[in-house]
Amino acid sequence: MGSGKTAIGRALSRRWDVPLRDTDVDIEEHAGTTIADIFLHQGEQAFRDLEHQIVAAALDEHRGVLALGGGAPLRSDTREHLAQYAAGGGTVVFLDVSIEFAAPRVGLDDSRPLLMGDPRQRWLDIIRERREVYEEASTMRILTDGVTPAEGGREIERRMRLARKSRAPHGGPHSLGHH
Ligand SMILES: Nc1ncnc2c1ncn2[C@@H]1O[C@H](COP(=O)(O)OP(=O)(O)OP(=O)(O)O)[C@@H](O)[C@H]1O
Ligand SMILES: O=C(O)C1=C[C@@H](O)[C@@H](O)[C@H](O)C1
Ligand SMILES: [Mg+2]
Repeated sequence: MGSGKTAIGRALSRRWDVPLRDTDVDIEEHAGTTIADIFLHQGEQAFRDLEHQIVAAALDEHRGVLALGGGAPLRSDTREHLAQYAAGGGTVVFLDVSIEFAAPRVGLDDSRPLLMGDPRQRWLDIIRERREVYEEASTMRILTDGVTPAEGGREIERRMRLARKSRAPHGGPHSLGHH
């Protein structure tokens, strides 16, 4: 939360001129209400079940940049789906951020259901619980502390080029040898 999924996703989709899809937005459109409202009236489990369906559809259909909700990789079937995508050459980015930078971005107010109570402590607990899952599910980690969304986007692109070069070091079909 506050790592810049939406902001960096937007920067990258502009840079590459491809569509951006955000599963949090898909969920709210599908449900016709806010995520906070779904948590409040139906509970987290109902939210996670809906999120799972929405994320699966987006991973199957979407061609472009996809921003996933922060809790999406908690589902093992979603992690398998991401692993298949990565095995096919897809890039899955873990946007990391420390509390000092995340706090002013998200405001740490009461509008985020999972941060209710003591937002700062909840944020720290959540990232501690999830760090391993995020690292496992991703093909690259980008620290966004002090980095603008445009810079974050450029860094992702640079790392994708490096990863491609190391997969096809002799000018194979995936190399960017024409640059
Ligand atoms: N790299 C950045 N530098 C400065 N501000 C940023 C950066 N990334 C995002 N922001 C700002 O912080 C806020 C939260 O960012 P964003 O919505 O991209 O986070 P998110 O990871 O999508 O969070 P969520 O879990 O709510 O979906 C926005 O107001 C955004 O403009
Ligand atoms: O980290 C989480 O579990 C969440 C992150 C947001 O993107 C939303 O999907 C929702 O607020 C839950
Ligand atoms: Mg977002």
